[in-house]
This record gives sequence, C-alpha cells and structure tokens, in this order.
Amino acid sequence: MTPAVEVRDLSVSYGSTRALREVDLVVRPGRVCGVIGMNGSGKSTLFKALTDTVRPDRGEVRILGGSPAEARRHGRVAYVPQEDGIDRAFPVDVREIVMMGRYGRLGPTRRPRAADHEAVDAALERVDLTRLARRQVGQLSGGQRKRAFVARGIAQDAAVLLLDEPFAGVDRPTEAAITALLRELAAEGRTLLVATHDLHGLAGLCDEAVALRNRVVLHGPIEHVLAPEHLGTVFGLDEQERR
Ligand SMILES: Nc1ncnc2c1ncn2[C@@H]1O[C@H](COP(=O)(O)OP(=O)(O)OP(=O)(O)O)[C@@H](O)[C@H]1O
Repeated sequence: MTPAVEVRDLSVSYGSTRALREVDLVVRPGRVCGVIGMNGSGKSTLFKALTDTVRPDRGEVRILGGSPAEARRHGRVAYVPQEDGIDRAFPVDVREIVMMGRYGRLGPTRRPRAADHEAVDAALERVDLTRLARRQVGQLSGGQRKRAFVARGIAQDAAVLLLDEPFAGVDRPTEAAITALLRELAAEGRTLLVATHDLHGLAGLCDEAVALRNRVVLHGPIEHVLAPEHLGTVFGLDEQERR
C-alpha cells in the first residue's frame, strides 16, 4: 500500500539553525499520528515540508506517492492552523472560509458551482456549524474557529490533514466533539497528523505518534510513546539530567 506520508532522510535549516535533521517517517492511510515535541522541536517545519512551503536541504517527501507540490496542486493535503492567520477584523464569514477549500477546483471564473455549494453545506453540517455559516470569523470562539478550518479541509476532500494544536484553548466537550470528528475522518481512510507540545487528549485520538527533537527520537504506537518511561526521551529530560 502506498504510504500516505513518506519522509526519507529529511533535513531542513533556516540559515544556521538546523530545524530538522535526517528525519524518516512513514504513515499509512487511515492513521492518526501525533507529532509531539516541545517548542522549537521542528513540528511546524515538518508540516511546512509536507505542504511544500519550505525547501529541504536534503531528503525526500512524498504524499500518497507524489511530491508535496503535486499534493498541494491537487488539494490532497490540508492544513488546519492553530491560529488561523486571518485578521479577526477581516470581513469573512464561516461559509467563505469553508469555500476556500474548493478554490483549487473552481474554474477560471472562480465562481462556485452547485457541487461546490453542496460540498460546503455538507462540511458545515459535519462540524455542526450550519447555524453559524454567516457568522464573521472574528466573532467565533476558538473551538468554533477550529471546526471551521476542519470543515475547510473536509470541503477540500483532502486525503491528508495536518492539524496544529487542535485542542489548544478548547473546553472538554469541544475536545470530545473534535476527537470524534477526527476519528470519523480517519475511519474514511484519511490520514491525520496532529502536532502538539501537549500530550493531553492524544491517547483517545492517535493510533501512533512520532516524537521530535529536531530529529525523530521515538516513533511507535501511541501507548508506547506515551508510556511514562518514555517521557524523558520525548521531552529531552534525559539530556537535561545528564548535564
Ligand atoms: N522562519 C524561521 N527562521 C529562522 N528560524 C526558524 C524559522 N522557523 C523556525 N525556526 C527555528 O527552527 C526550529 C524549529 O522550529 P519549528 O517552528 O519547526 O518548531 P515547532 O516544534 O513547530 O515549535 P512550536 O511548538 O513553538 O510551534 C526552531 O529552533 C525555530 O527557532
């Protein structure tokens, strides 16, 4: 089976800062993989490599067997940001955010067709935001905004979703609702990578996890990575103790 995500010997730097070194990672379709590590451990850089927004020093990245540029062009990969990067004062509503997931499919007129509107309606329904479809994005709660961006990925029909801190700032019921939704997406065969520095909530969401400290320090089933004896490896406590 072609892996959903395949990273071989990937190294990325920003000037003299080596953000990722010699990373190998294979994630099969339909899996939810946590990408865990402290601030600065390279999680965002890995996502940038998967979305073709950073140039690696060396190594190879494949999304469903193709290059990240192809995956991006065909809308196979969607990014669900932690902070949405949209000015809260910017006049855009939930429906328009979700419609952005269809942009890659719109013709030269950029005018959405019936199929695009239907896909947006279905995505809104799925994340339970139908009733807030015309709400300005600046007037949403953090949890609602996250769901709007997950809906954008659903409308895009992306096979691979990259989620940045999906539980940051959301309450427990919202966390449970987001977890259930993400598990459903995985059950449909989509692949999810979930970046976080917080281990909370991962056990119920992820099948597996990779721990980064600018390189892969651990990768395996979620219960293995979260085992108490591995926390030192995941967070680098073993190195601190040796100092
Ligand atoms: N544009 C940039 N220019 C220079 N250095 C950068 C840039 N982006 C990231 N870095 C550095 O690369 C390393 C990895 O950063 P990255 O953002 O990938 O980590 P992260 O795990 O996503 O962190 P966080 O949890 O804080 O978001 C860090 O040392 C960071 O300071």
